[in-house]
Amino acid sequence: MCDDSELEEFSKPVPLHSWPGGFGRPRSKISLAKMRRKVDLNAYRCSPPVSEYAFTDDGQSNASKARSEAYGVFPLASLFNHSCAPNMSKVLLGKWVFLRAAREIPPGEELTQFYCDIRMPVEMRQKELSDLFGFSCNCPRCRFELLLDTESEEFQPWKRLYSCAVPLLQQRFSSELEGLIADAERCARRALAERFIEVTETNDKEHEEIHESWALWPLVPAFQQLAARLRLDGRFEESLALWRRSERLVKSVVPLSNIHLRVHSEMLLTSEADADLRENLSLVASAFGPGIEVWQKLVGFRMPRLSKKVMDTSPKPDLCPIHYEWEETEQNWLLVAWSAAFQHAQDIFLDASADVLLFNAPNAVETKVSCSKVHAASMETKFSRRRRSLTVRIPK
Ligand SMILES: C[S@@+](CC[C@H](N)C(=O)[O-])C[C@H]1O[C@@H](n2cnc3c(N)ncnc32)[C@H](O)[C@@H]1O
Repeated sequence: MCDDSELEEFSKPVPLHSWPGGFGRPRSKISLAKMRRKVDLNAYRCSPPVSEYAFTDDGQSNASKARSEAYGVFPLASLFNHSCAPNMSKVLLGKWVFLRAAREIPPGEELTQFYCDIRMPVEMRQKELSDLFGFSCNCPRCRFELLLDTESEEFQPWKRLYSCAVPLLQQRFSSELEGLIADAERCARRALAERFIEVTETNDKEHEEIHESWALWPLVPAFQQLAARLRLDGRFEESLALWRRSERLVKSVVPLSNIHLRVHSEMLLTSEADADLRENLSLVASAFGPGIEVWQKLVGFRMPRLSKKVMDTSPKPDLCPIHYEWEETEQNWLLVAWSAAFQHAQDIFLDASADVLLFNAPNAVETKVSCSKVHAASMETKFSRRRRSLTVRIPK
């Protein structure tokens, strides 16, 4: 779409008329149809950040619903091609699209993002990419799934769950769901074993694991429904185990993504363990950059209690100031410091080093006072709870 010389210019948002190829420039008139096509091929769908993976009973993706919402054109980001197993994670927030490495990317490997819901079955992905973007996806994952021949009769139990076409799956008893999933898994494993060499083209262990994950990945929505069902039934450990399993599978396609975060959030809902919370936060930091705002926008709203906990770890905006003033007597310098945060003497932190006195307390703004008079050894302090003050006496 554009050459290297133009990249510099596109490191920040640009208006459409500055788009390469003269999009919208008065000099190079383009037809409405052509303009529409440019937007169709390059715009990002700004759908809600956490879209549910769901199919209607006729097996259609609900992506078309989201498509009607809003579009954004990001000239630099739109240079990246699509893969159904991309190596970049993507999130749209406000006016920004964040693309970050989703795993270790060796030099020379093409950077790829995803254009469609990569949780969809291969036929639906292929159709959507062809209809909307005019190409036939030939990524390793599509090649693998097409070779699996999922249209064949033996694949029906797998296919049924893959498309989530079983009506009201979530209202079934967990034992029934467990049976459906076991059947689906059995047939995927059988097909994989029979066609493994043919499908993988290689025989190494790493590919074997990736391909097993790809074969089972389509069952993730069913796993998740069962996990949710088990949680409702009070079978927390089994539910958590299933969330973990589905997380491993999700990772096999996009190691770090908002889909992955969603799975983590569900795990948190099930376990609510601090260790998981920390893991989740560090995951967010590596997926989307430091800070918790992205995570809160993506999933935090679903967990008021945990969101609050996360908020508690961020800097407090309303810290109390520490005030001070000097007084002089015949024999001493008196430094009186006071603050609403001075609740108990033992909570006040006072450090005298070189020519600085440093005050702090929980919920207080750390305050430094320059002072050339300090001899820590000869210093005395007196706390007044009534006045919330600490007086430091420094002999002259
Ligand atoms: C947003 S543009 C991507 C950048 C484009 N390749 C370029 O050089 O300007 C989308 C178009 O790139 C092409 N494309 C993207 N991913 C592709 C893929 N995996 N295989 C073939 N063509 C792809 C298709 O023509 C698609 O309509």
